[in-house]
Amino acid sequence: MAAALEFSRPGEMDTSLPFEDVENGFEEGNLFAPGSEDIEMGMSVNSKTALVSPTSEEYEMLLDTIKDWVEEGQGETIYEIGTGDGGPPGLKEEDMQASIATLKSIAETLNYEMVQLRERQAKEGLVIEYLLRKKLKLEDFMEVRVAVVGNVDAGKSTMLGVLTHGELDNGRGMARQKLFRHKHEMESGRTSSVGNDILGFDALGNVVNKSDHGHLDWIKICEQSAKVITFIDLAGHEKYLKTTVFGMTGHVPDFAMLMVGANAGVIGMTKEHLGLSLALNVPVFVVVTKIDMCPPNVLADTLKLLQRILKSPGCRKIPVLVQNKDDVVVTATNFSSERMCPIFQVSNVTGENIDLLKMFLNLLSTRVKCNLDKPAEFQIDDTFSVPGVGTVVSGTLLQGIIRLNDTLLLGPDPLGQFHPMVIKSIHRKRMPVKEVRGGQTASFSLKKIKRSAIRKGMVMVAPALNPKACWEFEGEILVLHHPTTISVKYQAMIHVGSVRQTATIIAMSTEHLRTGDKAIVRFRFIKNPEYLKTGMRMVFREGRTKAVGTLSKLFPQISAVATNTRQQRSAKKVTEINSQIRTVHNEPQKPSKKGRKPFRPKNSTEPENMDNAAMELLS
Ligand SMILES: Nc1nc2c(ncn2[C@@H]2O[C@H](COP(=O)(O)OP(=O)(O)OP(=O)(O)O)[C@@H](O)[C@H]2O)c(=O)[nH]1
Repeated sequence: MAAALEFSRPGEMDTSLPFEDVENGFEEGNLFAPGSEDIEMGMSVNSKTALVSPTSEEYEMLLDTIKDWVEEGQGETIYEIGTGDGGPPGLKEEDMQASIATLKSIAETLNYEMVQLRERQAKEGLVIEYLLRKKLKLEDFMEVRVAVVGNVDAGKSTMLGVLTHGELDNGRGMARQKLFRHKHEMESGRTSSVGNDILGFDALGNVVNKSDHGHLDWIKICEQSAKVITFIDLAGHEKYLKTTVFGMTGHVPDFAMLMVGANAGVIGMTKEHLGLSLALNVPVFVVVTKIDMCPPNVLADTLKLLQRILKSPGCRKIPVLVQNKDDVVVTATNFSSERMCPIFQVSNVTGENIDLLKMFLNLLSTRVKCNLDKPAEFQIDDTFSVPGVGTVVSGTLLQGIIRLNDTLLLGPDPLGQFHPMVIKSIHRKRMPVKEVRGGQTASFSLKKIKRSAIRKGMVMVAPALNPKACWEFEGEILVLHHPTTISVKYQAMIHVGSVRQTATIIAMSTEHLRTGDKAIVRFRFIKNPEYLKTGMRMVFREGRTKAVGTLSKLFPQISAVATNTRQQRSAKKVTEINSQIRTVHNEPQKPSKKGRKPFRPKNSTEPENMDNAAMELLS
């Protein structure tokens, strides 16, 4: 049985919580409206009676405004009828019917699907919220990425099996069997690889996944979907933390779903994963599983502890227990404010509250701005050798558009150079498409290049970006934990975007760093130069040592585009020689002399709250 404690109730939040600080603040009646659309002729699209009987000019204005909102929402928006300027919320029955008719007519004109989400009685009558979702072309769909984190046995793989295959679990691992990819996972029942699973929703919000003898046809799901949720299933065990961190940095998740077993509670890696999400600025929602087998007092304790951690000065979250469809609408539409943390209580065995979780997922929108007019920038997170096809790279398009036959620059290679590459085929979720837009994941098959020549962390970018690779960069970092002191020459693994490489500290703004210290640190990669951008969040870890931070300065190489085959041949030679040297001596590269000079910190731009949050949780 789901438990209810003294959590914030969505309906109470506008009075009892400090929402004025919250970005995109929760404000009843104005959930998605950008808010400055007052227009001439005395009519405002924010008026609660705007839809009752608009003139033809007003109708056109409304149509344009709603179209803009849908574009801003990357294909969908929520319209709340009965709130806005012009008095307390609520419309009389007659006005409500007239408004619904106007909205339906606008939706039909714009080819949107319109679904009622919730209805409530307000001071002056009814308030109804509708989801307006663009009907997309057959091969097109919105994409939201959700990283699934939590301690071992919290029920991550099981939950994904239940969500994507539509069949409940037996409590003994039946549902998760469908998801395991590697043999050793099947045997041990542990997830070690970063796995992807998809859940499709049609324009009306119905789940389209249909399991055929345990197999899901991804192409069919994508064809029938208006929105596809990609779950990035990350390992729960501490020994796979490297993979988990890579999943959180390299796969660009929009949200993190933190799974907690009701019986076991907040144990093991739970806090570590929560801290990681906070450090990387990924909004988190919590799913408490196994409520079917948990005594009510234990469940209550787990929820109490969760509430305490989430509300702590480190996290500064507003935990909200989601208990009905109204709660789902309010939490989903205000979630990207990043302060609200919805908590679901589910059972994968009885199916309790799974429908609420599905409804919530259907309402989530991507956080990645697509920046379609910027030059394309594609971050590679995996490579494959496909028989008959050749080398395939997969990853996320961070900005711009990539179309078939576009020429992009692939790199950096070990010499920091980028090589022209023509896009001959594009797949989204295994479906062949003609283009991919910013914010979407995709894979490309590449001609005449060996898989071994491509590393995770490489990029494919439009030539207009004039890409440069860096051996060295500066980061403003905070040490979350270190047993002793960190000094120059210290080495650890850097995770930034899909780059995962050991780097050496070659200079610091202070002599030594201990737990809790902040500093500007200059790093040098030991193996390859990388393509980086300032402002990226980074994680720096080695054993129990952890630091987080932001890239503040890059030291790019000068010439980056390979122009002739001789250069390419010499690049290969240098790599071979380097790798031989490393195999023999197994020694890290020495930092350059230039890099060892002490240097002064500049004005800090460290995002304090994120780091403090992570600090509290991880130290
Ligand atoms: N009774 C009950 N059992 C569940 C529920 N969810 C998961 N289980 C069981 O819990 C066990 C662990 O579930 P998994 O899905 O493997 O856990 P995990 O979090 O993916 O674990 P890792 O992959 O090792 O990180 C399995 O035996 C599941 O059948 C639930 O809601 N109720």
